[in-house]
Amino acid sequence: MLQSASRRVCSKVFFADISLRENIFQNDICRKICTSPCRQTLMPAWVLDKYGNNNVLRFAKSTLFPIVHYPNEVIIKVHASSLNPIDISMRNGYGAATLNMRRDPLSINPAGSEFPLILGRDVSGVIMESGLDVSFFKPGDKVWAAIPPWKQGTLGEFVVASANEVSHKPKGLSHIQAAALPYVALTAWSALVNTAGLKKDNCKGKRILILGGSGGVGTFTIQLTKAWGAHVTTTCSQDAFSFVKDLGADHAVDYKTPHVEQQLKTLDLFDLILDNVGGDTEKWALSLLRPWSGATYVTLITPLMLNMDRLGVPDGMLRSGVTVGTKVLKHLRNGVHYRWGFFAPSGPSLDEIVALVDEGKIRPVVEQVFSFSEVPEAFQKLEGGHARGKIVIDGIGSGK
Ligand SMILES: NC(=O)C1=CN([C@@H]2O[C@H](COP(=O)(O)OP(=O)(O)OC[C@H]3O[C@@H](n4cnc5c(N)ncnc54)[C@H](OP(=O)(O)O)[C@@H]3O)[C@@H](O)[C@H]2O)C=CC1
Repeated sequence: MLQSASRRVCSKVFFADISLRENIFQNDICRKICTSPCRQTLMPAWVLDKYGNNNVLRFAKSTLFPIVHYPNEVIIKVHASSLNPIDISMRNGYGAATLNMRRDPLSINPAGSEFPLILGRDVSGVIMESGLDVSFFKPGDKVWAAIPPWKQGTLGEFVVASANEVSHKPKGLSHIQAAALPYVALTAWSALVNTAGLKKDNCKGKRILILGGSGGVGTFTIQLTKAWGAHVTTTCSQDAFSFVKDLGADHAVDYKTPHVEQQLKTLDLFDLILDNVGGDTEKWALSLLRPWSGATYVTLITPLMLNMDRLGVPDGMLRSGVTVGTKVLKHLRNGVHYRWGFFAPSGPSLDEIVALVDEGKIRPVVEQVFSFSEVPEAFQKLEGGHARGKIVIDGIGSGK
């Protein structure tokens, strides 16, 4: 096994087998090698050494090159990445307890800390090296992926992913365009397909309400559900009406106007609601579902991670289980299904999304592109809210 046979301890960190490194060098374009005897390889990345506001983002010219620890992993050279609200939350310490529990011990430094931590979930790039069990990808393949938050992220020149998290990127998209999709697309896919049971064959004519249609998840969900033949209504600010309609929404309702619930009710009841907004929407939005017809409400705003951060993992899970269980039963009595939705990494789901992109049914929505040196400005922009699609980071590793 690669993981046990090829690892050796070198001063403070684990390094992959030197022979594997030689292979990596043969395939690599240009690597800087440090002068220490272990021939540690370095790469530029934006890292956190502690949690906090934007000031904790640090550009490090020389962070450790990621290592393939398992035979099913690949190293991707990152060409573009994009930001998601989870990057802001993680920068602030969200999920620290939970995510650290899931982190591979090999990726945590010997002091037992997750730092230096690299954020960024989306990647569009090129396979540079693959583990011994990987047959589907070879060096040079253009790929895209969303890396789960318990792994090191994509705001660095290279990232390691499991092969089953990766997919060949749509040929018609540039790296910048492709980086705008994986995390939001897989979140929507997981919520709609895995959680709500929606699919191409059962979606036609369904009435779907997307609460929060103008951001990353919303813009993807509008396009996916329209591609599958649904009738789509969304809530957003009035200045985003033409934007969401251009993506396919049949109706847009301004959530800032009074009596939003009444306005939505006049449009008829819904078969599925995806809640990207949270807050007090749950108090009124479930009454918009058609009862006793299998209608489902999926919310992406859940207290699971916050509970685990606050109460510890076992108690946080217990509290969350009780909360969701109580709500499921309460709403079932009214004839509707209530669910929590979560991002789930999946190369096979991305393959299905590639087909939709290739058919021209889904396009990435890029709001603004920042260079690699402007990552703090990109965080600031995302934190300012009012997203109209995605914020993409280009030129990763080039230092520009
Ligand atoms: N559970 C999970 O695993 C995941 C959860 N999420 C969560 O889903 C949410 C959406 O993510 P994402 O699309 O990437 O976020 P974005 O920041 O891209 O978009 C948020 C959008 O919501 C709009 N908005 C804000 N308030 C409201 C409101 N009350 N009603 C309708 N629209 C509103 C904003 O526009 P404006 O302010 O102009 O109205 C903005 O366009 C986030 O809270 C995120 O944390 C995302 C991914 C995974």
